Order: sequence, then structure tokens, then C-alpha cells
Amino acid sequence: MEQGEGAPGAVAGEDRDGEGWRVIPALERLRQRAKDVLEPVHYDYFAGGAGEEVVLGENPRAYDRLALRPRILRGCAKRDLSVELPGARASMPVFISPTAFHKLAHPDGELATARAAAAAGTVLTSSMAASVPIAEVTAAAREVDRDAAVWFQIYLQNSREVTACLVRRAEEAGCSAFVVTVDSPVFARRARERTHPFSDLPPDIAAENMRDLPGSEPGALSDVEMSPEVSWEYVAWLREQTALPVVLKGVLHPDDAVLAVDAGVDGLLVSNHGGRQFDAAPAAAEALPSIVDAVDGRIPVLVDGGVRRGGDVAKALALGARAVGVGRPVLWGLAADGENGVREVLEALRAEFDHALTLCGGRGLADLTRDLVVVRGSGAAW
Ligand SMILES: Cc1cc2nc3c(=O)[nH]c(=O)nc-3n(C[C@H](O)[C@H](O)[C@H](O)COP(=O)(O)O)c2cc1C
Ligand SMILES: CCCCCCCCCCCCCCC(=O)C(=O)O
Repeated sequence: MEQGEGAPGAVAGEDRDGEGWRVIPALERLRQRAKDVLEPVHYDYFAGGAGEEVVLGENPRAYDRLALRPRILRGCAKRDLSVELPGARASMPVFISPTAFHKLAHPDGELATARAAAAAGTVLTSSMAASVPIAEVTAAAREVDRDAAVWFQIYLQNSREVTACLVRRAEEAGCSAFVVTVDSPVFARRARERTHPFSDLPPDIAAENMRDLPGSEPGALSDVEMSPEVSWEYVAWLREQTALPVVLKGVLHPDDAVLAVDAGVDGLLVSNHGGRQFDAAPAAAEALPSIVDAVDGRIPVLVDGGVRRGGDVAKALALGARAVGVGRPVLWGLAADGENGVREVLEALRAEFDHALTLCGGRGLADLTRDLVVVRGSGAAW
């Protein structure tokens, strides 16, 4: 089996995409299949990370450095995996984090992902840079389950008129929350762009939410901007633009978590963008506990980055996360087998998480508590 970024001793720059040895077999098979079918430039766009991909590897490794001390004899024959999230109730504590351009993975694009998420009873966060407009994404989800929840991810644009227009569109499409990504004041620098420079997107694929926005010609596409001008004042303004829950994505410092609560947001997503933005950032699992402590139960804390196994989900919840997001595994499932591939990823994670919960003696998510977590090699509690 291929060694890779999660493997001890993996060398940066070699086999960086082979997460294989540590992920559950179904996910690894789908990733291999995705690698076989995708154009190398598209595979590298999905798989890659910022800089020399240190954080990309650290995200999964941080989970490996933790262990769970199971509780015994707790009578856990009946278990409830469901969870309350901002604007949604999910059947399990695993949701889909926003990733751009699903049509690069499969011709059905976000329509397939939305159907799979709805069938699994969980949330799809549709990217502002999705290759299907948000109204079509929510409609696809609702065809499967009329109560399906879809969140809309947004980058705050320099023009507030443009941001406000995107907010209205997502509301009209029936999204139930906004995920505002705040970890990207600039575009990332990614090592794989040297080997596979980003060509233009194929002519039939575009960021469809960016059509017909204020200031552009009818039918024209606006750029997705990442702006260093964005500040807390903009978040406060956005808070006034919508009654829907707002989740801030990309929070890594506990002081920012406190500022976010003060700004009136409804949830935090602890994330380093899957290691794609800042290669000196901490692993998501390592940033999580201090943020959970700073928030002190006032709003739910979510986390994404490097979650590849049910045990990782259990560790994140034990550290205080309400739920975890997955990014790349969903893209591998989508590329490998469309809607069915995404379903397979979600159901594999559900089954593994349920198994881990049972082994921890848990009946529900609240039974995963921080006292279960120890640091491997030291035996010390977290
Ligand atoms: C190909 C790709 C595209 C992404 N696009 C977005 C995006 O449009 N907006 C966003 O907030 N995050 C984006 N992300 C980051 C994900 O939301 C998420 O934070 C990350 O993938 C989680 O890590 P994982 O892939 O290890 O699960 C993207 C990630 C990938 C891999
Ligand atoms: C070969 C793939 C082509 C990629 C084209 C990139 C165009 C960038 C403009 C949209 C940015 C979307 C941000 C997505 C994101 O957060 C991420 O990749 O990470």
C-alpha cells in the first residue's frame, strides 16, 4: 500500500497524496480510484496543500497522536448519533465541508454531493465557488429529503453589494446557515502548482454562483475575491444582513473565538482549510481544545481537517467539537463513483464512528468527554 502524508517518516514532496495506510479501506479505495480517473492537474488541485504541505500531513497525524481511554460496562447497546447543528439536525456528527468545483470530480458535480448528503441525513456546505448554482443544489437535496439542510459558504467580497446579493440568493434557495470563511486574506501558495500549474478551468465549468452579480455584465462571471481588507466590522455588518445562523470558518486562535462570540456568530468551524492556506498553522485537532475552552459552551464548535476515520471523529468530539467536517474524502468518493461514491464515504464514516462510540461505552455524543483523551506515548490526559 502506498505510503504518504500521514505515514511516519514520509518525506515532503514524495508520495504526498498517499494517505492510504491510515484511512479506512473504503476511503482509500475511492481515493486510489479518484487518482486513476482524474486529470493529474485536477487531482493535485484537490489533494494539495499550502507551502511544502507540512500542515496537510499534520492534520491527520495530530489525531494519531491521541488515544481514547474507553469506559466499560456502560450498557451501550442503543446509540443515538444525531446532533443539533446551526440551522440543521443531522443524523450523525459528520458533515460535508465546502469544496470548490465538484464538476472537476464528476459531471453531476454538487448535484450528486447534495443528493448523497441528503440521503445520509447530513449537511452539505455548498461552496461559493461551486460549479452548480446554489438554488439547483438545494433543489437536488430536497428531492431526496424535503427537510434536507444545505449551508452556503461565503468569502466576504470587497463589494458589500456583491456579498449582500450572494446572501439573498442563498436565502432564497432555502439554505439554513452561512459558513463565512475567514482564513483566506490572500490566495494560497501551493507547492503542487509548480508541477501542475492551474490551467484555466475547463470551458464548461465555472463558479456558477458568481454569475450576474452587481457590477458585472448580464451573464458574466465575477472573480471570487480573497481580501486582506476584511475585518470584524464586516462580520458585524454581515450579521445584520441575515437572520440565518452564521458560522465562522477558519478560526484557530482562542482570542478570535471570543471576539467571534462577541460579534454574535452562531458557531465556529476550527479549520486550517485542510492545510491549503498557511503552512505554519497548527493542526486542527491541536487548535481545537483551546477554542472549545474559550467559547465555554456559548456556541457550538465544529472542526475540519484530516478527519479520515471514525476514531478521528470520536477524538474530535471528545475534545469538545459538536461535529466534524470532511473535505477531500467526499471529492474522492465523487470522482470515483458520483453520488454513490459520496454515500459510501459518509456511510463508512458513520459505521466506523458508531463502532468507536460503542467501544468507548457511549450511548450518545455527550458520552465522549475530554477525560477519555490521552496523548500517545505519555499516557498523560489531554
Ligand atoms: C479542493 C478543495 C477546495 C476547497 N474549497 C473551499 C472553498 O471553496 N471554501 C472553503 O471555505 N473551504 C474550501 N476548502 C477547505 C475545506 O472546506 C476544508 O476546510 C478542508 O478540505 C478540510 O480538510 P480535509 O480535506 O482534510 O477534510 C477546500 C478544500 C479542498 C480540498
Ligand atoms: C485545476 C483547477 C483549477 C482551479 C482554478 C482556481 C480558480 C480559483 C478561483 C476560485 C477560488 C475558490 C477557492 C477554493 C478554495 O478555497 C480552495 O481551493 O481551497
